[in-house]
Amino acid sequence: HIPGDLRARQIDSGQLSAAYDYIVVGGGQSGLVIANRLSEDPTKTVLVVEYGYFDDSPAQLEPSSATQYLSKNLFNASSVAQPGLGNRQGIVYAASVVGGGSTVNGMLFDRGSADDYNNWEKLGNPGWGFSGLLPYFKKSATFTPPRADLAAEFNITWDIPSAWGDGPIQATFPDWQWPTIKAQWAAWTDLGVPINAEGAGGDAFGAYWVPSNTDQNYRRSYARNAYFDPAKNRPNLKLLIGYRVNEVLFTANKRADSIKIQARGTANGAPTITVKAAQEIILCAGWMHTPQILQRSGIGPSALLTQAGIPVLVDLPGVGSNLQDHPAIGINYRYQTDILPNQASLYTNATFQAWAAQQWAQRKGPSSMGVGNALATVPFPLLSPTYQTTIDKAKAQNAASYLPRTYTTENINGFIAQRALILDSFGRKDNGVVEIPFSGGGGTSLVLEKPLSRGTVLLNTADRYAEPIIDYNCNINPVDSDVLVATVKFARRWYQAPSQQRLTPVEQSPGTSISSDAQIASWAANGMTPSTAHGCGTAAMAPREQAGVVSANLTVYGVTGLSVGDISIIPIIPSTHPCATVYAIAEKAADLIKSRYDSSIPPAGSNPISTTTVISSTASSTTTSVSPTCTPVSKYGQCDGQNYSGCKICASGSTCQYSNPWYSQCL
Ligand SMILES: Cc1cc2nc3c(=O)[nH]c(=O)nc-3n(C[C@H](O)[C@H](O)[C@H](O)COP(=O)(O)OP(=O)(O)OC[C@H]3O[C@@H](n4cnc5c(N)ncnc54)[C@H](O)[C@@H]3O)c2cc1C
Repeated sequence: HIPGDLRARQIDSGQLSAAYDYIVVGGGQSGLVIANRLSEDPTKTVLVVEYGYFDDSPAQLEPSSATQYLSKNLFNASSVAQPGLGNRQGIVYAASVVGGGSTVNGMLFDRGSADDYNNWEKLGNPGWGFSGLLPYFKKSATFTPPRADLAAEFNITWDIPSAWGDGPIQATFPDWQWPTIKAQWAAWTDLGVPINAEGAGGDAFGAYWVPSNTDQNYRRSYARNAYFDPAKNRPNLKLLIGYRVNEVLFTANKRADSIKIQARGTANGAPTITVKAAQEIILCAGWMHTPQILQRSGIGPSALLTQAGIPVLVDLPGVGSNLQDHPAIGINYRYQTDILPNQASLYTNATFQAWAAQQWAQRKGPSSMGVGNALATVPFPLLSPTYQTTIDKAKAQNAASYLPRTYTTENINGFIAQRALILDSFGRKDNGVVEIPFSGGGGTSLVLEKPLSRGTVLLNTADRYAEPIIDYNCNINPVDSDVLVATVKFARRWYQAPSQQRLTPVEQSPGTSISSDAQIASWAANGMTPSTAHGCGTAAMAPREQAGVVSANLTVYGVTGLSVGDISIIPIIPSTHPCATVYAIAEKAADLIKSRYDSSIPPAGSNPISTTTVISSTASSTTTSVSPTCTPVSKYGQCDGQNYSGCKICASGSTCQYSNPWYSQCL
C-alpha cells in the first residue's frame, strides 16, 4: 500500500522531465538523504532513480526485521571462490529497495572511534576527520534516553552533548535487556577493557552501549521514513523506481551530461531512456554498483575497460579496487547455570513467552530488542601480548604480494599509505581491531575490524549488465589470520573471566580440541564469512596517485559534474557498523554539492522527456530512445515476476509493486 501523497511524488517513466538540476543515482540510504537536502531549495529539481521497489510491509519496521535480510530486498549475488576461506564462495549483501541498506539492516547504530575518521583525513582528505564529521553525525540523528529504571538497572549510559543532535534519524535503547549481560559487562573489567560511557562521541573503543535506530515505539527509523517521506510536499523532488541506471553519458569535454536508464527486468540491449542533469549527477548506488556504473561509463582501470570493449574516458585504477568489509566468525558457549529469563526462555518457557507477547502488545518488553545493544571493540594492545610482533610482521611485508593481481602501482601505493595509518591504529589504545558484540547469550561473533586484505568489484567483461565479479580476497594477508587467532584466545579468556564463572560457561565451538594457533587459524578459515554486510571502499576518497576515485569534495577525478555520495567513498573501513557513518557522509556530501552550485548554468526547468536531446554515449552503442519501450500495463495488471515477459512499465498513475517473486502488479 502506498499512500496517495507518496504516489504524487513517485513518477513513472512517462512523467519524466527531460532534465533535472540534480540526478541522484540510487534511492538507497545515502541517495535519499542527499535528495532530501538538495530539494530543500524549491527552485532546484531533483530526480532519484532507484532499481528497487518500496517495501511497504509493516514487518520491515519491527525490531524482528533486524535479522531477516529478505532476499526480495537484496541483490542476488555471491563472491568468487575465496582461496583464503578454503575456496568457499562468500555471501554478498547489497540492498535493492527504496531506502537501501537502511531498510533492511540490523539497526545497530554506532560510530567509529575518532582515530578511524582522523585516518581518513591523514590520508589526504581535509575536513573528513572526526571533528569535521561530528556536525554531520549530529545533523543526522536524535537520541532519546531509555526508561530510567532500565538504565539504572543495567547501567546503560550515554552522553548527549558530546555526540547527539536533532537530526531526522531516531535512536534509542529497547525496553529490555537480558539479565546475563551484567556478568558479561563485569567480565570486560576483569580483563582490563575500559568501559566508555558513550561510543558515538569518538570513544568507540573498549566496551560501550549502542542504541538502535528506532523511534520510541521501536519502529525502524531509516532513510525512507526520516528523509524521504517528510519531503512529500516538495514538487521539485521525484523518484523513479524499478529502473536501472546503465551509464552516465558525457559531453565532449568530459562533463557528466545525463544518465541512461532501463526498466528493471528488460533484456540487455532493450531500449533505454536518457535524462539530463543540469548541475550534477551523484552516484549513490552502493559499494557494489557505484563502481560498476563508473566502469560501464568508461571510468575505471583501463585494462578492465579495454577487455570489456568500453572506450576509456578516464583511466582510474581505483574504481572497484580497495574493497573492504568486516569478516567474522561465530564462537559459541553454553551457560550451564544460566540466569532466568534468558534468550532461550522466549522459545522454551510458555509463561515467559505469553508475558512477552502481552508486553509487546503494548510495545514493551523483550520483543523491542533487535540484534542487541552492547559492543566491545578491543584495542590490539589489550587483545594480545604479542601485538607488536604482528605489527612488525605487517610492516615487513611486501604489500603487493597479498593484493589482488589486478592492482596497479597506484593501488599498491594507496594501500601502503593506508597500511601505515592502520598499523599506527593497531598500536593505539583508543581504537579497536576487533568487535565482540554481546547481549547476554552464550554465542557471539568475532569481527575483524581492520583487515589488511583488500578485494575488488570488477565489471563482468562478458556481460557488463550482469552483477559484477566480487572478490573479497578475504583472509589472504596472514596478518588478518593472526589477529583473528589472537581474538579467539582473548574471547576464551573473556568467557572464563571470574565474573562469568557463576554462569558456568562451557565452550561449544570451536571446542577445546582446537587449541594451537594453527588449529584456530584453520578453523577460522573454514568457518568465517568474508562479509558482515559492511562492504565499502570501492570508489575511495584519496589522492588520485594513490588510486583515489573521488577528491575530498567527492567529485570524480578526470571529469566534471559527477560525484559519489555513498559508502563507496570510505577509504579505510572504520571499526563500526557503517549505517551512522553513511548518514554523516551523505549529509556532508549534500552540503558540498550545494556549495558548488553553478549559477551560470540555466535551471533545468520541466520540459517533458520528449524534448530530450540524446547525447551519444562514450561507453556503449546500444540504442537510445526517449519514448516508453512497450505498451504500458494498465492499473491492476501484472508488470513483473518470474517467467513474465510482458511490458514492465505501468500506465501513468500507477507503479509496479512487488507482491512475490512470481507476481508484481501495477497499483
Ligand atoms: C543486510 C544488511 C544488514 C546490515 N546491518 C547493519 C547494521 O546493523 N548496522 C549498520 O550500521 N549497518 C548495517 N548495514 C550496512 C548499512 O546499512 C549500509 O552500509 C548502508 O545502508 C549503505 O548505504 P549506501 O547508500 O551506500 O548504499 P545502499 O543503501 O545499498 O543504496 C544503494 C541503492 O542503489 C540502488 N542501485 C544499485 N544499482 C543501481 C542502478 N544501476 N540503478 C539504480 N539504482 C541502483 C540499490 O537498489 C540501492 O537501493 C547492513 C547492510 C545490510 C545490507
